[in-house]
Amino acid sequence: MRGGHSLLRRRGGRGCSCCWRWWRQWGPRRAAGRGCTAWARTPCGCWTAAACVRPRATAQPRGWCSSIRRGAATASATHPPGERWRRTCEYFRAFTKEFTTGENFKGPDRELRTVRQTMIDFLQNHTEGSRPPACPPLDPIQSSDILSFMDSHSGQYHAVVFESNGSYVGREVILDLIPYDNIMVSRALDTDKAFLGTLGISSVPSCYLIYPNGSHGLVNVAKPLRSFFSSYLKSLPDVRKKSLSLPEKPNKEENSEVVIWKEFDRAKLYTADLESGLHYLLRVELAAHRSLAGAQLKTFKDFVTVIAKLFPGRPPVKKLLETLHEWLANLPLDKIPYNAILDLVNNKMQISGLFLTSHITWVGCQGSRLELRGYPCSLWKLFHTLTVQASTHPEALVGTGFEGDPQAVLQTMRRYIRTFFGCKECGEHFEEMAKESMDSVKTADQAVLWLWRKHNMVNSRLAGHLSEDPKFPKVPWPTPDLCPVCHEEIKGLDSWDEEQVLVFLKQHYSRDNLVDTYSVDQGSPGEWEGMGRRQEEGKGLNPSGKAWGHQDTESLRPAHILGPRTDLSKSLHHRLDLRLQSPQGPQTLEEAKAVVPFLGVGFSSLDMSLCVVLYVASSLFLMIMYFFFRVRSKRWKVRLYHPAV
Ligand SMILES: Cc1cc2nc3c(=O)[nH]c(=O)nc-3n(C[C@H](O)[C@H](O)[C@H](O)COP(=O)(O)OP(=O)(O)OC[C@H]3O[C@@H](n4cnc5c(N)ncnc54)[C@H](O)[C@@H]3O)c2cc1C
Repeated sequence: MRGGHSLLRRRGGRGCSCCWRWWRQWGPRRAAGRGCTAWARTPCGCWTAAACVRPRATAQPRGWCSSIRRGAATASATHPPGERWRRTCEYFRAFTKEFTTGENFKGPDRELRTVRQTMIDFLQNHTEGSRPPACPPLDPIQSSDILSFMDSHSGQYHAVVFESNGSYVGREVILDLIPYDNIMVSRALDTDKAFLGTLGISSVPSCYLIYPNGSHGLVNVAKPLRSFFSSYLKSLPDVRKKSLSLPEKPNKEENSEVVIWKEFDRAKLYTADLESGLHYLLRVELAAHRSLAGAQLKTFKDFVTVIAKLFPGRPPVKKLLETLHEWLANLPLDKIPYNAILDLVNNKMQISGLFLTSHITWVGCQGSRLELRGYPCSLWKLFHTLTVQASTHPEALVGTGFEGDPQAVLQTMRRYIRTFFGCKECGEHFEEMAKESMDSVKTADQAVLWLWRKHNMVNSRLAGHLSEDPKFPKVPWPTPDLCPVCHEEIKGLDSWDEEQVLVFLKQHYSRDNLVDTYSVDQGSPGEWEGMGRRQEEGKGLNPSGKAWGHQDTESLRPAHILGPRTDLSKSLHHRLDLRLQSPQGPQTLEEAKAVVPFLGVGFSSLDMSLCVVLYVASSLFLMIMYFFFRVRSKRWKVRLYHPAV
């Protein structure tokens, strides 16, 4: 085995999908920037390429690895400076019993596309006896096979990519779809022109789809490219990424929670997601801090400033954020108890027009299981929205100290994530990315694109991770169906048209694309009555709308976001919990819930203390007045009876 690979070690033994794994490494566009990664023989023994980074201490060899030069920082971080590196591909035959050092790749050039195609050839030319079972057939099928698929009603999708003899699109799409259930992909050559005519195919490559119910038709995509075909097929209803086995849920009660699916449009941004995210951020995530002081307070104040000025949501939420901003800006204190912030956020004077829902309703961020997606998804959406608003409405930041600063949102986000985000590990990853290149952002548009690029890098790192929702696979975003013009192919490799991506992002994360469907009716009496009742019962805030069983950290942890406490030791949600479990966490959370119902109106503890102070002060005043007049009246009496005195 040549050169260990962390991915192999991490994933080895978790089912045989290694063909797909190397395909993921080399297939999609992100391989272009990473190139020189050591690969060794996979556990199932597929043909495996080891694109090794090997030191060549002496003369500079032919065919320098361009991706290494581009990613110099990464290379020099892992290898001593001054050493020379070269990309070499070694191939290991599946199930080989002989000791082998691999076969050297000797293609016409060292372009990524050539390497990829050579790998496909090696895979396809595998001798039948030792064919890796996880690898699908890559040879073209015949017209008769296609006709029998049409008659078979197999209950799953069957896609056939028609292409010319030298094309690799079909095989690439087949490999792209390996990790997906409920779909089979084959390829056919364009030799039988009469058959193609019957199917209505006038040009190749084209994709023909046979539906589970037996109906069939030509797939319509904006461009006949691999990424478009793959993306279309992955987005078909019931086509899901094969799920990784998750530990069993320990609690029967929790198991009985059902996800009620809300239909939504992926091309839209939902107010409900942004508001639910804000609610979680202000009432749960922040509650892990008993008080805010110093750098923490500054971070929070800056965050509130940015969001108060740029949040494009509904007026009552904007007004609440504005009030919070003004209150924080005018507070002459170096330390603020979290309760005071919560009091303001929980403001229930509907007449004042401030309101932030206390219910969690995920729409575009809903997961196919309760523990998936939710808050982190909404946080991404919130920050993308803010970068876009800063770029399209720069005047909003005038007078805040952030005007003219292209990194205003990014730096604020960076500090928020580092200081408050429940997932510490995520914060560290984000900080690494920020350190690397955030300083290079010179305009508000670049900030929009910077965040988009980094988010895609996170997506790429987390693809196939336990926290990935099979219904929402982590893929380069926006997908071709959302933005066809954002995608192009250069030298056979997928690439982005960044100008178009910027246009798309500005439209997608704009106020005009924000829809209120599923959002909580603002300030409806029911909302407050329900909240008041729950508090009267002493059961605190429950974003899921259910009564809390007991008042501990667990109970304030919204089940919708963090899910049941399973042994998801590596999952994001577990990491999100860690900060809430900090020693002061439960105490603080208890305090956070201290909103006292009084006369049926939700008075906060701050209101109550002010009332007491006023009451005592007015009683004292009345007593002083009483004694004053008593003394004066005594004097008058004395004067009356002894006028000579
Ligand atoms: C700053 C930050 C860092 C994180 N780091 C980690 C980490 O290190 N490890 C970890 O396990 N989890 C991390 N997470 C969580 C992880 O990124 C996801 O948020 C989580 O797994 C939920 O994924 P999702 O499927 O909802 O999609 P998300 O990645 O949360 O995306 C939410 C939505 O944003 C849109 N979107 C997707 N990509 C882009 C893009 N490139 N540009 C603009 N919009 C896009 C899509 O509509 C998508 O549905 C991080 C979250 C944040 C906010």
